[in-house]
Amino acid sequence: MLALQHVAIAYSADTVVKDVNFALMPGQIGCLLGPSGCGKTTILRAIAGFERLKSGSIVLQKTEVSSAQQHINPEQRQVGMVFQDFALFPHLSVADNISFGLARASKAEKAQKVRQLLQLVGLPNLGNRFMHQLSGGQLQRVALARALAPEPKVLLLDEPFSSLDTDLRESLARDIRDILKQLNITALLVTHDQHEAFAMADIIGVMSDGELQQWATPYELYHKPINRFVADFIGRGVLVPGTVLAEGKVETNLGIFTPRYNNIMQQGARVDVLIRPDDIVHDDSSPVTAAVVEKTFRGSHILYQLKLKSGEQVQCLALSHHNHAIGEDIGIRLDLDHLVLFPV
Ligand SMILES: Nc1ncnc2c1ncn2[C@@H]1O[C@H](COP(=O)(O)OP(=O)(O)OP(=O)(O)O)[C@@H](O)[C@H]1O
Repeated sequence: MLALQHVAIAYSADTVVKDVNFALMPGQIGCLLGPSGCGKTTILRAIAGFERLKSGSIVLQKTEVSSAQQHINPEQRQVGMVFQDFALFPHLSVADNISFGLARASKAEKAQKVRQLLQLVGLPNLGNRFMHQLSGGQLQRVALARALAPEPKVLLLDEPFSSLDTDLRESLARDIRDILKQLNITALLVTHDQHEAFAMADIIGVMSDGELQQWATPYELYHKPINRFVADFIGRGVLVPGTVLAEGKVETNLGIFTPRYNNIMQQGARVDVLIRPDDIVHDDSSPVTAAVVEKTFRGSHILYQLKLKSGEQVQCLALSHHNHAIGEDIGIRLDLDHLVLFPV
Protein backbone atom coordinates (compact mmCIF):
# COMPACT_ATOMS: atom_id res chain seq x y z
CA MET A 1 0.00 0.00 0.00
CA LEU A 2 1.09 3.56 -0.72
CA ALA A 3 -0.38 6.49 1.23
CA LEU A 4 0.31 10.21 1.10
CA GLN A 5 -1.01 12.25 4.03
CA HIS A 6 -1.05 16.06 3.96
CA VAL A 7 2.07 16.10 1.79
CA ALA A 8 3.66 19.50 1.11
CA ILE A 9 6.89 19.93 -0.86
CA ALA A 10 8.81 23.18 -1.37
CA TYR A 11 11.73 24.32 -3.49
CA SER A 12 13.26 27.06 -1.29
CA ALA A 13 10.36 29.34 -0.33
CA ASP A 14 8.15 28.10 -3.15
CA THR A 15 5.64 25.43 -2.04
CA VAL A 16 4.87 23.52 -5.24
CA VAL A 17 2.87 20.64 -3.67
CA LYS A 18 0.20 21.56 -1.11
CA ASP A 19 -1.64 19.26 1.30
CA VAL A 20 -1.89 16.26 -1.03
CA ASN A 21 -3.71 13.17 0.26
CA PHE A 22 -4.32 9.88 -1.50
CA ALA A 23 -3.82 6.15 -1.06
CA LEU A 24 -3.35 3.17 -3.35
CA MET A 25 -4.39 -0.30 -2.26
CA PRO A 26 -2.09 -3.24 -3.10
CA GLY A 27 -2.30 -3.96 -6.83
CA GLN A 28 -4.10 -0.72 -7.60
CA ILE A 29 -2.91 1.49 -10.48
CA GLY A 30 -3.19 5.22 -9.81
CA CYS A 31 -2.47 8.21 -11.97
CA LEU A 32 -1.65 11.84 -11.30
CA LEU A 33 -3.05 13.87 -14.17
CA GLY A 34 -2.67 17.59 -14.70
CA PRO A 35 -1.19 20.37 -16.81
CA SER A 36 2.53 21.04 -17.03
CA GLY A 37 4.07 22.43 -13.84
CA CYS A 38 1.25 21.36 -11.48
CA GLY A 39 3.59 19.26 -9.30
CA LYS A 40 3.02 15.69 -10.56
CA THR A 41 6.69 14.80 -11.10
CA THR A 42 7.66 16.40 -7.79
CA ILE A 43 5.25 14.03 -5.99
CA LEU A 44 6.65 11.03 -7.87
CA ARG A 45 10.21 12.07 -7.00
CA ALA A 46 9.23 12.47 -3.34
CA ILE A 47 7.78 8.94 -3.26
CA ALA A 48 11.02 7.63 -4.80
CA GLY A 49 13.00 9.55 -2.15
CA PHE A 50 14.60 12.18 -4.40
CA GLU A 51 12.75 15.11 -2.77
CA ARG A 52 12.22 15.82 0.93
CA LEU A 53 8.86 16.76 2.42
CA LYS A 54 8.10 20.13 4.00
CA SER A 55 5.27 18.50 5.95
CA GLY A 56 3.00 15.46 5.88
CA SER A 57 4.07 11.86 5.38
CA ILE A 58 4.49 9.11 2.81
CA VAL A 59 3.84 5.54 3.95
CA LEU A 60 4.95 2.57 1.87
CA GLN A 61 3.73 -0.85 3.03
CA LYS A 62 3.30 0.26 6.66
CA THR A 63 6.71 2.02 6.81
CA GLU A 64 6.85 5.80 6.96
CA VAL A 65 9.48 6.54 4.31
CA SER A 66 9.12 10.35 4.28
CA SER A 67 8.03 13.11 6.65
CA ALA A 68 9.46 16.45 7.75
CA GLN A 69 11.67 14.51 10.22
CA GLN A 70 12.13 11.18 8.45
CA HIS A 71 13.78 10.47 5.09
CA ILE A 72 14.65 6.95 3.98
CA ASN A 73 17.16 6.92 1.11
CA PRO A 74 15.91 6.10 -2.41
CA GLU A 75 17.92 2.87 -2.67
CA GLN A 76 16.34 1.53 0.55
CA ARG A 77 12.74 2.16 -0.52
CA GLN A 78 12.40 -0.64 -3.10
CA VAL A 79 10.64 1.64 -5.55
CA GLY A 80 10.89 0.95 -9.30
CA MET A 81 10.88 3.77 -11.85
CA VAL A 82 10.12 4.02 -15.56
CA PHE A 83 10.97 7.31 -17.28
CA GLN A 84 9.82 9.11 -20.40
CA ASP A 85 13.27 8.87 -22.04
CA PHE A 86 13.67 5.15 -21.09
CA ALA A 87 17.05 5.79 -19.31
CA LEU A 88 18.48 2.53 -20.67
CA PHE A 89 22.22 1.89 -21.13
CA PRO A 90 23.11 1.96 -24.85
CA HIS A 91 26.32 -0.07 -24.40
CA LEU A 92 24.50 -2.98 -22.69
CA SER A 93 22.29 -5.61 -24.32
CA VAL A 94 18.59 -5.83 -23.52
CA ALA A 95 19.29 -8.76 -21.15
CA ASP A 96 22.09 -6.89 -19.33
CA ASN A 97 19.93 -3.78 -18.99
CA ILE A 98 17.17 -5.85 -17.39
CA SER A 99 19.51 -7.65 -14.97
CA PHE A 100 21.44 -4.47 -14.10
CA GLY A 101 19.69 -3.99 -10.75
CA LEU A 102 20.18 -7.63 -9.68
CA ALA A 103 23.76 -7.27 -8.46
CA ARG A 104 23.47 -9.97 -5.80
CA ALA A 105 21.85 -12.64 -7.98
CA SER A 106 23.84 -15.52 -9.51
CA LYS A 107 24.40 -15.72 -13.27
CA ALA A 108 21.78 -18.48 -13.57
CA GLU A 109 19.24 -16.56 -11.47
CA LYS A 110 19.77 -13.46 -13.60
CA ALA A 111 19.30 -15.43 -16.83
CA GLN A 112 16.09 -16.98 -15.55
CA LYS A 113 14.71 -13.63 -14.38
CA VAL A 114 15.55 -11.99 -17.72
CA ARG A 115 13.83 -14.84 -19.59
CA GLN A 116 10.69 -14.51 -17.45
CA LEU A 117 10.53 -10.74 -17.77
CA LEU A 118 11.15 -10.70 -21.53
CA GLN A 119 8.30 -13.18 -21.87
CA LEU A 120 6.09 -11.02 -19.66
CA VAL A 121 6.70 -7.81 -21.61
CA GLY A 122 6.23 -9.59 -24.95
CA LEU A 123 9.85 -9.52 -26.22
CA PRO A 124 10.89 -13.17 -25.72
CA ASN A 125 13.60 -13.26 -28.41
CA LEU A 126 15.23 -9.86 -28.09
CA GLY A 127 17.59 -10.36 -25.14
CA ASN A 128 20.74 -9.96 -27.26
CA ARG A 129 19.72 -6.78 -29.05
CA PHE A 130 21.08 -3.32 -28.28
CA MET A 131 19.01 -0.18 -27.76
CA HIS A 132 19.52 1.27 -31.25
CA GLN A 133 18.00 -1.95 -32.66
CA LEU A 134 14.64 -1.43 -30.90
CA SER A 135 11.51 0.65 -31.56
CA GLY A 136 10.23 3.20 -29.03
CA GLY A 137 7.52 0.84 -27.83
CA GLN A 138 10.06 -1.99 -27.42
CA LEU A 139 12.43 0.31 -25.51
CA GLN A 140 9.68 1.16 -23.04
CA ARG A 141 8.91 -2.55 -22.57
CA VAL A 142 12.61 -3.15 -21.78
CA ALA A 143 12.57 -0.21 -19.34
CA LEU A 144 9.51 -1.74 -17.66
CA ALA A 145 11.22 -5.15 -17.41
CA ARG A 146 14.29 -3.53 -15.87
CA ALA A 147 12.20 -1.64 -13.30
CA LEU A 148 10.30 -4.84 -12.40
CA ALA A 149 13.39 -7.07 -12.08
CA PRO A 150 14.23 -6.23 -8.43
CA GLU A 151 10.53 -6.83 -7.52
CA PRO A 152 9.79 -3.31 -6.25
CA LYS A 153 7.08 -2.58 -3.65
CA VAL A 154 5.65 0.09 -5.90
CA LEU A 155 6.29 1.07 -9.51
CA LEU A 156 6.39 4.73 -10.52
CA LEU A 157 5.98 5.71 -14.18
CA ASP A 158 6.85 9.28 -15.20
CA GLU A 159 5.20 10.20 -18.54
CA PRO A 160 6.30 6.81 -19.92
CA PHE A 161 4.50 7.15 -23.25
CA SER A 162 5.09 10.78 -24.19
CA SER A 163 7.95 10.10 -26.60
CA LEU A 164 5.85 7.53 -28.51
CA ASP A 165 3.42 7.94 -31.43
CA THR A 166 -0.15 8.70 -30.44
CA ASP A 167 -1.43 5.43 -31.93
CA LEU A 168 1.07 3.40 -29.93
CA ARG A 169 0.49 5.23 -26.63
CA GLU A 170 -2.94 3.90 -25.81
CA SER A 171 -2.26 0.33 -26.90
CA LEU A 172 1.02 0.21 -24.94
CA ALA A 173 -0.71 1.77 -21.93
CA ARG A 174 -3.32 -1.03 -22.04
CA ASP A 175 -0.61 -3.72 -22.47
CA ILE A 176 1.38 -2.36 -19.54
CA ARG A 177 -1.79 -2.25 -17.45
CA ASP A 178 -2.36 -5.96 -18.22
CA ILE A 179 1.24 -6.79 -17.23
CA LEU A 180 1.00 -4.87 -13.93
CA LYS A 181 -2.35 -6.50 -13.15
CA GLN A 182 -0.85 -9.98 -13.80
CA LEU A 183 1.84 -9.18 -11.23
CA ASN A 184 -0.62 -7.45 -8.88
CA ILE A 185 1.88 -4.63 -8.44
CA THR A 186 0.92 -1.23 -7.02
CA ALA A 187 1.78 1.51 -9.50
CA LEU A 188 1.51 5.26 -9.90
CA LEU A 189 1.62 6.91 -13.32
CA VAL A 190 2.17 10.59 -14.05
CA THR A 191 0.83 12.10 -17.26
CA HIS A 192 -0.85 15.16 -18.74
CA ASP A 193 -2.71 12.98 -21.26
CA GLN A 194 -6.15 11.88 -20.08
CA HIS A 195 -6.41 9.11 -22.69
CA GLU A 196 -3.30 7.46 -21.26
CA ALA A 197 -4.68 7.93 -17.76
CA PHE A 198 -8.02 6.35 -18.73
CA ALA A 199 -6.31 3.45 -20.58
CA MET A 200 -4.12 2.54 -17.64
CA ALA A 201 -5.40 3.69 -14.27
CA ASP A 202 -8.01 2.39 -11.83
CA ILE A 203 -8.07 5.70 -10.04
CA ILE A 204 -6.96 9.18 -11.09
CA GLY A 205 -5.97 12.31 -9.21
CA VAL A 206 -6.48 15.53 -11.12
CA MET A 207 -3.97 18.18 -10.05
CA SER A 208 -3.79 21.91 -10.54
CA ASP A 209 -1.24 24.32 -9.14
CA GLY A 210 0.20 21.90 -6.57
CA GLU A 211 -3.19 20.80 -5.25
CA LEU A 212 -5.06 17.56 -5.76
CA GLN A 213 -8.50 18.64 -7.00
CA GLN A 214 -10.21 15.26 -7.13
CA TRP A 215 -9.16 11.64 -6.54
CA ALA A 216 -11.70 9.40 -8.24
CA THR A 217 -12.40 6.76 -10.89
CA PRO A 218 -12.33 7.84 -14.55
CA TYR A 219 -16.14 7.50 -14.64
CA GLU A 220 -16.61 9.78 -11.65
CA LEU A 221 -14.19 12.38 -12.98
CA TYR A 222 -16.10 12.53 -16.25
CA HIS A 223 -19.64 12.38 -14.89
CA LYS A 224 -19.26 13.96 -11.45
CA PRO A 225 -16.41 16.49 -11.64
CA ILE A 226 -16.05 18.26 -8.32
CA ASN A 227 -15.28 21.71 -9.71
CA ARG A 228 -14.94 23.72 -12.93
CA PHE A 229 -11.24 22.88 -13.31
CA VAL A 230 -11.87 19.12 -13.36
CA ALA A 231 -14.96 19.54 -15.58
CA ASP A 232 -12.90 21.50 -18.07
CA PHE A 233 -9.74 19.36 -17.91
CA ILE A 234 -11.49 15.99 -18.30
CA GLY A 235 -13.36 15.35 -21.53
CA ARG A 236 -15.24 17.92 -23.53
CA GLY A 237 -18.30 19.87 -22.64
CA VAL A 238 -19.89 23.28 -22.36
CA LEU A 239 -21.42 25.13 -19.44
CA VAL A 240 -24.94 26.35 -20.08
CA PRO A 241 -26.48 28.98 -17.76
CA GLY A 242 -29.51 27.93 -15.73
CA THR A 243 -31.73 28.81 -12.77
CA VAL A 244 -32.68 26.49 -9.92
CA LEU A 245 -36.46 25.98 -9.60
CA ALA A 246 -38.49 24.30 -6.86
CA GLU A 247 -37.41 20.76 -5.84
CA GLY A 248 -33.93 21.36 -7.22
CA LYS A 249 -35.07 21.31 -10.87
CA VAL A 250 -33.00 23.47 -13.19
CA GLU A 251 -34.27 25.55 -16.10
CA THR A 252 -32.03 26.29 -19.09
CA ASN A 253 -32.53 27.16 -22.74
CA LEU A 254 -32.30 23.44 -23.45
CA GLY A 255 -35.26 22.65 -21.17
CA ILE A 256 -35.94 21.84 -17.53
CA PHE A 257 -33.79 19.17 -15.90
CA THR A 258 -34.74 17.05 -12.93
CA PRO A 259 -31.70 16.07 -10.90
CA ARG A 260 -31.20 12.40 -10.19
CA TYR A 261 -29.21 13.35 -7.12
CA ASN A 262 -30.14 15.83 -4.43
CA ASN A 263 -28.60 19.16 -5.24
CA ILE A 264 -28.06 21.58 -2.41
CA MET A 265 -28.66 24.68 -4.52
CA GLN A 266 -31.25 27.17 -3.28
CA GLN A 267 -34.31 27.98 -5.34
CA GLY A 268 -33.60 30.98 -7.57
CA ALA A 269 -29.81 30.37 -7.56
CA ARG A 270 -28.04 30.99 -10.85
CA VAL A 271 -25.90 28.07 -11.98
CA ASP A 272 -23.91 26.69 -14.89
CA VAL A 273 -24.95 23.23 -16.07
CA LEU A 274 -22.27 20.95 -17.54
CA ILE A 275 -23.38 19.41 -20.83
CA ARG A 276 -21.09 16.76 -22.36
CA PRO A 277 -21.20 15.82 -26.06
CA ASP A 278 -22.65 12.42 -25.11
CA ASP A 279 -25.47 14.10 -23.11
CA ILE A 280 -26.91 15.35 -26.40
CA VAL A 281 -28.37 12.62 -28.56
CA HIS A 282 -29.01 13.19 -32.25
CA ASP A 283 -32.67 12.31 -32.86
CA ASP A 284 -34.43 13.14 -36.15
CA SER A 285 -37.85 12.86 -34.50
CA SER A 286 -37.07 15.43 -31.79
CA PRO A 287 -38.93 18.78 -32.03
CA VAL A 288 -35.80 20.57 -30.70
CA THR A 289 -33.33 21.38 -33.46
CA ALA A 290 -29.94 23.06 -33.67
CA ALA A 291 -27.75 24.14 -36.57
CA VAL A 292 -24.44 22.41 -37.37
CA VAL A 293 -21.65 24.99 -36.97
CA GLU A 294 -18.65 22.67 -37.14
CA LYS A 295 -18.03 18.95 -37.47
CA THR A 296 -15.06 16.69 -36.72
CA PHE A 297 -14.94 13.19 -38.17
CA ARG A 298 -13.79 10.70 -35.53
CA GLY A 299 -14.18 7.41 -37.41
CA SER A 300 -17.05 5.71 -35.63
CA HIS A 301 -18.48 9.07 -34.50
CA ILE A 302 -18.82 12.65 -35.63
CA LEU A 303 -18.41 15.42 -33.08
CA TYR A 304 -20.83 18.21 -34.01
CA GLN A 305 -20.64 21.75 -32.71
CA LEU A 306 -24.27 22.92 -32.69
CA LYS A 307 -25.93 26.32 -32.31
CA LEU A 308 -29.24 26.40 -30.46
CA LYS A 309 -32.05 28.78 -31.39
CA SER A 310 -31.14 30.80 -28.27
CA GLY A 311 -27.63 31.31 -29.67
CA GLU A 312 -25.79 29.03 -27.21
CA GLN A 313 -23.46 26.40 -28.59
CA VAL A 314 -23.25 22.78 -27.45
CA GLN A 315 -21.50 19.67 -28.72
CA CYS A 316 -23.07 16.40 -29.82
CA LEU A 317 -21.34 13.08 -30.43
CA ALA A 318 -23.34 11.24 -33.11
CA LEU A 319 -22.76 7.90 -34.82
CA SER A 320 -20.83 8.59 -37.98
CA HIS A 321 -23.50 7.38 -40.42
CA HIS A 322 -25.55 10.40 -39.31
CA ASN A 323 -23.60 12.65 -41.63
CA HIS A 324 -24.96 16.22 -41.82
CA ALA A 325 -23.63 19.30 -43.57
CA ILE A 326 -22.55 22.52 -41.91
CA GLY A 327 -25.53 24.89 -41.74
CA GLU A 328 -28.09 22.06 -41.64
CA ASP A 329 -30.61 21.90 -38.75
CA ILE A 330 -30.62 18.55 -36.91
CA GLY A 331 -32.93 17.17 -34.23
CA ILE A 332 -31.46 16.76 -30.74
CA ARG A 333 -32.65 15.31 -27.48
CA LEU A 334 -31.07 15.61 -24.07
CA ASP A 335 -30.10 12.49 -22.24
CA LEU A 336 -28.45 13.80 -19.08
CA ASP A 337 -27.25 11.03 -16.82
CA HIS A 338 -25.81 13.26 -14.11
CA LEU A 339 -26.76 16.84 -13.50
CA VAL A 340 -23.53 18.67 -12.73
CA LEU A 341 -24.09 22.23 -11.47
CA PHE A 342 -21.63 24.92 -10.54
CA PRO A 343 -22.74 28.10 -8.75
CA VAL A 344 -22.20 31.27 -10.80
N1 LIG B 1 14.51 21.46 -8.80
C1 LIG B 1 13.60 22.44 -8.78
N2 LIG B 1 13.86 23.66 -8.23
C2 LIG B 1 12.93 24.63 -8.22
N3 LIG B 1 11.68 24.51 -8.72
C3 LIG B 1 11.36 23.34 -9.29
C4 LIG B 1 12.29 22.24 -9.36
N4 LIG B 1 11.67 21.20 -9.98
C5 LIG B 1 10.43 21.62 -10.29
N5 LIG B 1 10.22 22.89 -9.87
C6 LIG B 1 8.98 23.68 -10.01
O1 LIG B 1 7.98 22.99 -9.29
C7 LIG B 1 6.73 23.06 -9.99
C8 LIG B 1 6.20 21.66 -10.22
O2 LIG B 1 7.05 20.99 -11.14
P1 LIG B 1 6.80 19.49 -11.60
O3 LIG B 1 7.97 19.08 -12.46
O4 LIG B 1 6.50 18.66 -10.44
O5 LIG B 1 5.50 19.64 -12.48
P2 LIG B 1 4.80 18.59 -13.46
O6 LIG B 1 3.36 18.66 -13.16
O7 LIG B 1 5.44 17.27 -13.35
O8 LIG B 1 5.10 19.25 -14.86
P3 LIG B 1 5.48 18.54 -16.28
O9 LIG B 1 4.24 17.82 -16.74
O10 LIG B 1 5.82 19.72 -17.14
O11 LIG B 1 6.64 17.63 -16.01
C9 LIG B 1 6.99 23.85 -11.25
O12 LIG B 1 6.60 25.19 -11.02
C10 LIG B 1 8.49 23.76 -11.43
O13 LIG B 1 8.98 24.91 -12.09
